Amino acid sequence: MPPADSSTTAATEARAAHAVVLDRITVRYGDARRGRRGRAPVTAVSDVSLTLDRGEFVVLVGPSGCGKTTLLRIVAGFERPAEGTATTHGEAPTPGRGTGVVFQQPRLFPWRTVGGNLAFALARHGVPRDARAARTAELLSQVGLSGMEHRRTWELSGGQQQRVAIARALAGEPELLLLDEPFAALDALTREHLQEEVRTLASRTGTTVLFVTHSAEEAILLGSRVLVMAAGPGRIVEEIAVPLPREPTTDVAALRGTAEFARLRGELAASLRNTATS
Ligand SMILES: Nc1ncnc2c1ncn2[C@@H]1O[C@H](COP(=O)(O)OP(=O)(O)OP(=O)(O)O)[C@@H](O)[C@H]1O
Repeated sequence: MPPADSSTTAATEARAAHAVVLDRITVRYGDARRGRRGRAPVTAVSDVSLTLDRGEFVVLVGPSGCGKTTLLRIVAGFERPAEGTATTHGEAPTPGRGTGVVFQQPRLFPWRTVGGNLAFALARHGVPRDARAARTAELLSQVGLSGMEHRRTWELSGGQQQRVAIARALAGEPELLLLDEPFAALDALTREHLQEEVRTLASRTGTTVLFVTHSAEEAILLGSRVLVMAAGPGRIVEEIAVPLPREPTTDVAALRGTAEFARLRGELAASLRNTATS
């Protein structure tokens, strides 16, 4: 076997040290030639590079169509880039392996109970049958739904259903959690509660999170770092560090009332306005 190229080895090791590395990613939808229906391909994102350290909570924010979901799908392994490379924990992203995903809609199986939905996910992750009930109870407790195993999913409120979807994403004990506008369809109060819970959960478990939203308020509350994207084609145009406290014991609700929070939210809102008009 030829000796490994030391520069390649160093690059591989550097990628493995990070939770996510996107290196000069370009994604196109549609045929590279003009399609049969005469439509030109769409360049959804162009030349995007992004690194997430382990345990970071990074938020992607930007106008509709700027490629937020596309980047998340690349990191999840649902999509392959036309150019550039993507790795999660040093490997090509593979759906399900070490990564949990939560979408805007909970997408639960309506014919299964809450516990049945979680047991199905646990089985998929290889958890033995006799360990599933205890693990289900643990997951439900993590998302504030203790004792709800036997409820039907359609008996739950939208917020409760989304909590089950989060519990399901945690079933495989993922090192990386990807959330695509998970609270967009919820009422304001439920949304605030879930924001606070997800933030606390992430700081308690040390899970790396990539979170997509349209909301400046949500981005600043949740992210340790916020990346602002622009469209045409999708790209990252600004990065805002959020130096707010992130201990598991932090009173997240109280953070919303601080001057520092208001300042950061104002800075991000201004950046989003500039992005929309540039
Ligand atoms: N399957 C697809 N086929 C063709 N074009 C697509 C496809 N998915 C996304 N696009 C296009 O790629 C671009 C980026 O879309 P994407 O959904 O990633 O944006 P987004 O920032 O998540 O938008 P939103 O905030 O509205 O959800 C858009 O121009 C969109 O129309």
